[in-house]
Formats: sequence, C-alpha cells, structure tokens
Amino acid sequence: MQDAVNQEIRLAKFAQVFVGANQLIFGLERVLVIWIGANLALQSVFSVGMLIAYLAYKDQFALRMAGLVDRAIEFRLLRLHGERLADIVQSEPESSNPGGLGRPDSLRGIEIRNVSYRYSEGEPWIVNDCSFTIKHGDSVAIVGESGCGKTTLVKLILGLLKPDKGSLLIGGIDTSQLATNDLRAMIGAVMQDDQLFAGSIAENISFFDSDLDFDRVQRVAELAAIHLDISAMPMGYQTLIGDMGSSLSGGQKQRIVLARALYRNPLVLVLDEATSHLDVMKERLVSDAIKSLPITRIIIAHRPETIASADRVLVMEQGRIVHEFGAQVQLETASP
Ligand SMILES: Nc1ncnc2c1ncn2[C@@H]1O[C@H](COP(=O)(O)OP(=O)(O)OP(=O)(O)O)[C@@H](O)[C@H]1O
Repeated sequence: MQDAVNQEIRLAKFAQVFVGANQLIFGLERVLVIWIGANLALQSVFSVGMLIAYLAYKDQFALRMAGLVDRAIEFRLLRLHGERLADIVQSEPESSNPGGLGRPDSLRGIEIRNVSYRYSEGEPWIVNDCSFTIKHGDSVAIVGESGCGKTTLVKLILGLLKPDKGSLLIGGIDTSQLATNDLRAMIGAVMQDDQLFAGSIAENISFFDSDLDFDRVQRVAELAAIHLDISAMPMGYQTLIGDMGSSLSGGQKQRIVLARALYRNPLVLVLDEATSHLDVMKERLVSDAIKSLPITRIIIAHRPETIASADRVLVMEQGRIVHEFGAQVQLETASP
C-alpha cells in the first residue's frame, strides 16, 4: 500500500515535470517555426497560405501526440490502481466461522493462558509464554519498553493474529472457537495506524453503517470529545474528509477513530496509543468519559497521565507480563 502511494507520488511528480517541459519545448518550437516560415515567405520560397496550412496541421499533430502521451501516463496509473485493488481482492477472506462453539459470556472477561507468538519461524518469540486475566469492567494499562510486544499482544486479543502456542479465552470461550463476527462485535479497538476513509464524518464514525443511527453518532462523538470540533465545522457531521482523514489534525483524527470504535457498543475497548496526539486536558476529558462506560478497557500508553486512568498496570518485558500493580502506586513512584 505504502509502495503504491510512493509510486503514485513519483508518477505525479513526473507528470508535472513532463507538462512543464512539454509547454516550454513546444512554445520555443512555435516561435522558431513562425520566424523561419515568415522569413521564407518574405523570400518568396514559401507562400503565406502554405505557412498557415503547415501551422494548422502541425498543431493538430502535436495535439494528438500529446493526447497519446497523456493516455500512456493514465494507463500506467491504471496499473497502480489495479495493484491497490489486487491487495484487497487477493487477500484471503476472513473465515466467519459460523459454527462457533457458542456465545461468549461477556461477564467472564479475558484470559490469556501461556500465549506465545512470533511473526515467522526462526524469528524470536515476540509474545513469550504470556499469561494474565482481565475481569469484565476492569481498566488495564499495559506498559513496557518500545518493541517489547504490546501491540502484538493486543492484535492477538483482537483476533488479528493467531497464537502459535497457548490459548486466549474471551467470555470463557477460546478465540479459535469463537465466531469471528461475535469476536468483532465484542471488541472495539483504536490502533496506532488506524485510518479514516474518504466520506463524511458521520459515515466514518458509523463506519459506513447502512442503517446509520445519527443520535448514536453524536453520542459517541461527545464521549470522544470531538463533538464540539465537528459542530464548529461549516457542514458539521456531513463535512467530507479526504482519503485517510487528510483534512483533520492528528488529534481530531484520533478522536474520530475512537468515536468509531465506540459506535459499535463494544464490551471491550482496546486503545493502543489512541490518545497520544491529544493534549493533557482533552485526554482527561476522553478518559473520564470512557471510564463512565461499563466496558473492559485495555490501554497501551507511554504517558503517565494515560496510564493513571487505568485501575491496574501490567508491565511487559520481552513478550511477557513480569509485574503488576495499581496505577496510583505507579504514579506515586514516578512523582518526585
Ligand atoms: N508485521 C511484523 N512482522 C515482523 N515483525 C514485526 C511485525 N510487527 C512487529 N514486529 C516486531 O515485533 C516486535 C514487537 O513489536 P510491537 O509493535 O508489538 O511492540 P510494542 O511494544 O507495541 O512497541 P511500541 O511501544 O513501539 O509500539 C518488534 O521487534 C517489531 O519489530
């Protein structure tokens, strides 16, 4: 995807240079032709009529050639769009696993039992014999050095990766036995690289729900502390945002992505550096609003203020949880 975007940028630059060079060369050539033609006409080698006819046919020829080159460039762009589509079409469809073992009991929380995961054989284990439990309604922060495996761990909880060893139980049911739709319906997530899509803000929050519930869109926007920003925009919730939310600030984008996760009414909310672009005041607003919801929260953060919003802190080191303590204890230790 990134390659495709880079290649498209390179092609756009090339097209700009091409158009500039094209106009310069053809401008100079026209001046030269008229100057030579006029001289020849004055010397009676050429009639004025022949000169005008020559210029008219030459213009037509140049126009057609430029059209041909434009089509060639568009054809190359078509290949790029094809590659993008192929990324989507050729990716394996997620099994909906309709024969799931049963409905999870949301009140039983999450249990991670000796889970290990590595991205490919021969590479080191990123999550290594990791075990812990999260009760329903708990708010848990997972902290640890960059690269210790926090994001990988939450991807395992979200069902985006399958554990190589051990098991993950959500609502008392092993995720490998859980219907994917049930799992997706239970968990909302805001990941580090989540993106918005071209469309209106309301569509992005409802994730293009065909049965859009506007009251709910507004309610979750209030929870994510983005309602006032959206209301201040001339077209409010109908404001169109560019591909990947290009017209919004990083903090606004994060809060819309958070509202999108809340729109689905999840029982578990996973926030991976989800408020890193917010100032401390905004972040506190968001944390307090989410705290009031009866949901389990798993927060990955580096900022002490974010970590303080959790009830429990799990410290991860080299792929496993090595300590656990209350957030208040951690904050008191951190303060001078
Ligand atoms: N798709 C991938 N393929 C191969 N290795 C990966 C992949 N994603 C992550 N890794 C590696 O796994 C390790 C853990 O990455 P992860 O993103 O889980 O760490 P993290 O603790 O969340 O870090 P951070 O706090 O910086 O976000 C890193 O060494 C990373 O290079």
